[in-house]
Amino acid sequence: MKQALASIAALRRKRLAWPALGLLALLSLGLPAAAWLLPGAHAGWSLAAWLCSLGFVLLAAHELRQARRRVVEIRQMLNEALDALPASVEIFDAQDRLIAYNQQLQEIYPHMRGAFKRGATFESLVRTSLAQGRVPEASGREEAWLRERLQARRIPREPLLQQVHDGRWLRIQERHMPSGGIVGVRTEVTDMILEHQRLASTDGLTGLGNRRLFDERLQQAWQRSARLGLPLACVMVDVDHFKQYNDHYGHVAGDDCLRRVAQLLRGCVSRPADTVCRYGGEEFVLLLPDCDLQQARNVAQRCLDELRLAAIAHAASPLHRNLSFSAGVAAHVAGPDLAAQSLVEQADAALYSAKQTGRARIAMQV
Ligand SMILES: Nc1nc2c(ncn2[C@@H]2O[C@H](COP(=O)(O)OP(=O)(O)OP(=O)(O)O)[C@@H](O)[C@H]2O)c(=O)[nH]1
Repeated sequence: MKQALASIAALRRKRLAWPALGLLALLSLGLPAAAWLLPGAHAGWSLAAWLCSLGFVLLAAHELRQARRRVVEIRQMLNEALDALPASVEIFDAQDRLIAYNQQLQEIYPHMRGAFKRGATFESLVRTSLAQGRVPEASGREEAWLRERLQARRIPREPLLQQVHDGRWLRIQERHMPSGGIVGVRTEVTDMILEHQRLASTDGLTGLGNRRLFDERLQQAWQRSARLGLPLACVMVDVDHFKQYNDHYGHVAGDDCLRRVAQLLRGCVSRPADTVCRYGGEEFVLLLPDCDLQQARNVAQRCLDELRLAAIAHAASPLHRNLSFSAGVAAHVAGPDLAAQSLVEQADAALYSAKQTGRARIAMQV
């Protein structure tokens, strides 16, 4: 029976099961009937053969129905298993036609809901996304981008990263199956990417933003200043005689000192849009949106006052017995004839002037 079932299944695959069964039925019914009609045939034997053949045909039809039901059950189980996975999955056959996918895929791409259909080609799905302008990196060169994407899909390679409409990040892995099909798995990696971005823009020693973050924020704040016509201020802060501090207390104590200064500076700004970064070495920078020169001066003064109150010992300082720093302040409303970097340069020039005129003080832009 097993063999019969296997043969039926094989025939089904080739879409030959029903024609074969029809032929069998014809022979089973026709031959006994012919025997019945032949002169001299024993009517009892012919009837028995006819009934046996009929029984076989009914049994085979039953087995076929069972096999079909089993196929439906297995497909349903496969779909349930795909939906239970913590990733979105799509399976394409050797002709790159979609043969299975899960709920998660539809949730990630809600705009594609109508396009995900069994039999849809990968190319048609990508074209739907392109037509809706959902692939920013393809903008302006959609056809060329599509060709590259389809070509790359044929070669096993590193996973892709993609950011979707709601800001989530996905890692897309496409695995080739021995049958020639492709399984695409999308895993959410938003936390990992955000952590990576945070680390890339954080100063390892102090936990403040680093120079890279400052440069990014400066550009954003400068554009905002130009758009709204509001001033943007920059305060450069540099610890005085820090070389002597290191020489006297050692580098590890120097690191601790920089961490304390960082914490103190962070405590001196209150608005969420304010940014405090380590600019490099013992130099820090405050970026203060919607803040004019006088307000920025007040913030710088607060920083100096707080440091004085903190009374961090600096026995080797030629100035005082406690740590001090100097600050340079600049503020501007962004305009077409002024680059963002010039704000920093002016604050830096003011800082230089504060150093030149005795340290432990604030100097304003000239
Ligand atoms: N401990 C420690 N020291 C650092 C770090 N980055 C820079 N420095 C030290 O900071 C010191 C800066 O020295 P200078 O540029 O001469 O400045 P200064 O001694 O503060 O003198 P003025 O700025 O002119 O008041 C150097 O000795 C650097 O080694 C750091 O991450 N940790």
